[in-house]
Amino acid sequence: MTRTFFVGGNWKMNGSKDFIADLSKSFDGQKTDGVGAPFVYLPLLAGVLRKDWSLAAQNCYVKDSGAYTGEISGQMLLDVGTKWVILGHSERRSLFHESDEFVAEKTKYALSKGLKVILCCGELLEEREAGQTQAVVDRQLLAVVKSISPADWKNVVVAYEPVWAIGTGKVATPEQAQEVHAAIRAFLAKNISQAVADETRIIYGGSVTPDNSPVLKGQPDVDGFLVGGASLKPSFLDICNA
Ligand SMILES: O=C[C@H](O)COP(=O)(O)O
Repeated sequence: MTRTFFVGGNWKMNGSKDFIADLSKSFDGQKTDGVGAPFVYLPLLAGVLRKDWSLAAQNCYVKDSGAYTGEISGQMLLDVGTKWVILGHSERRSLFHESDEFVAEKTKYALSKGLKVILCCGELLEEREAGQTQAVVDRQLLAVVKSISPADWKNVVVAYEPVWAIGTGKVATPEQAQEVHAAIRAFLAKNISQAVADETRIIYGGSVTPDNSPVLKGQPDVDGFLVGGASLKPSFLDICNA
């Protein structure tokens, strides 16, 4: 069983046309896996990035079209050349009150359209301190397990992102990341199948940098990274190539 290492960038609500022009020059000819950009820049990026780069959106709604003011459908993402969507990011869960069930509904919808999903999960600092890390992650994942079929998991990458490590500079230790990733894999084996557990990539997100990525990458259950702030810098390529 081989899991191909996966490195995605999540720009969050950052970027501009000038930024994209500069970045595309520094990334020219280089290979990364994917970039998660704001909706409005996806068509522009589709035009300037290497064709073997995957574009990701950072959210989508659960309908193809209709009276849903302000929403973007999975169908629209496909229409502008986007193959991936990040769902369940902690910022969506906390700032926009997305429930586990809504994230699961979005995941089911996106997969049904043919999008691949980076499914985020992770605990708050107080949940970790209360010894609830695994219970929280299991609860977030269980909603999705109930909503999609075992076969769907081949198009899902699980991103474990401890909320206390996101944008804080306080990266999880390799041991902390490995412990949760191994537990997520055991959860997938128990609740879906050993094959899904073996084949699903579980990537880590939270203050990943070129400096800390090599040691995190050395953990057996860390199959890649979802990179926020550091994906906005040319040195993102150092993480991709680590
Ligand atoms: O999706 C990415 C994560 O939220 C990590 O963000 P960060 O690398 O800025 O901590």
